[in-house]
Amino acid sequence: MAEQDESLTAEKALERTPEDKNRAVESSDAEGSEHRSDALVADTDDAGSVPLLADVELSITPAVEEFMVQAAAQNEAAVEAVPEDRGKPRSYISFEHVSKSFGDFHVLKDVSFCVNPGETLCILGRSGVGKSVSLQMLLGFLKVDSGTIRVGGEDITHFSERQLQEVRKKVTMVFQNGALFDSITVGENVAFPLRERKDMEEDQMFQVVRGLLEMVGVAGMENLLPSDLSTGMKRSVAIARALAAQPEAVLYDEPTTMVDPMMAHLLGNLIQRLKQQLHLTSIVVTHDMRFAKKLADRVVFLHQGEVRFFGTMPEMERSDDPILREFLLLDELVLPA
Ligand SMILES: Nc1ncnc2c1ncn2[C@@H]1O[C@H](COP(=O)(O)OP(=O)(O)OP(=O)(O)O)[C@@H](O)[C@H]1O
Repeated sequence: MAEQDESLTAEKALERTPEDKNRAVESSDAEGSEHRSDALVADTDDAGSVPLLADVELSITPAVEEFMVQAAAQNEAAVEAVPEDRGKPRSYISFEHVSKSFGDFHVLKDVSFCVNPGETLCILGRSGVGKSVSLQMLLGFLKVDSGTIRVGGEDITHFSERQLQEVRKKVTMVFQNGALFDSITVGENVAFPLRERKDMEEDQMFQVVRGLLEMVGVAGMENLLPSDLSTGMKRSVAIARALAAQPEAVLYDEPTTMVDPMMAHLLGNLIQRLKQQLHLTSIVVTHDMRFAKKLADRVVFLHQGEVRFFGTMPEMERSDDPILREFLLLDELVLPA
């Protein structure tokens, strides 16, 4: 893994410092179970290092910690299992010469990029360039016309629906609208992947659900229905549900759009914490350049169906490609610093 040397182990990352514990105690004394997520509104630069469990009530921390450490261990094992390619570790996800058309409209033309284990890739580009189509092909909801898509070293391009269902357990998507089940409570939505495992006691499941909701900043909402929540809260719950599935990779489709700036900031900080502390492999489709700068190890910029740029954000910012310069300039005009 590229970042392994400097990475914290999952256990270390999830550890609570004495200050965190005090804060949780003060918070729970003062506000009962509805403790405000001060960690999530921390200064942006520091937000990624605030321990993920800092907001989880002390009494349920062990259950959540055990669950997250188990998830991280499975993730590391899955990464180890990815076969090497000529002596080099293989990417966790790769698109190799992928093309896709709808009728005469060529959405993607010979597109190649990859995501290493534990890396966050941001897919950038103007509206309609095929960012969401790429995610849908990765999950097998759309078929490629030509080319190869690999997940965990396996060529999934021609997988059957049954095989794709297994891929979707490893790679989960956080949809813009959350894609929650409307008729069941928030808690049951998050419990859904836990029930499917069939190896958890009801009590343990309840604690993990509560802890995950506290972790993503929507504490105490387990008995509400999704329709009671704002768009941003639904997205937070969708992230909690994605984590409940103990995925190897998470795909985020426009996580900060259609929410107010404060919620976008909270979601951004949360995703940054997951990236830095759990080292989940992630792909983030976004228009939000500040968000991409904060999160991306590498970016792929799509333009007129082709990969115009694939590299790090600083490399993109240094590029003298006029198309990239125009995109960056427009972003500065739309989003003044
Ligand atoms: N199932 C489909 N059938 C026909 N055309 C489709 C289908 N899905 C997507 N498209 C078209 O493919 C193009 C790329 O769509 P996509 O949703 O990937 O864009 P995007 O880059 O994610 O844009 P945005 O940022 O606006 O969401 C669009 O022109 C869209 O209309």
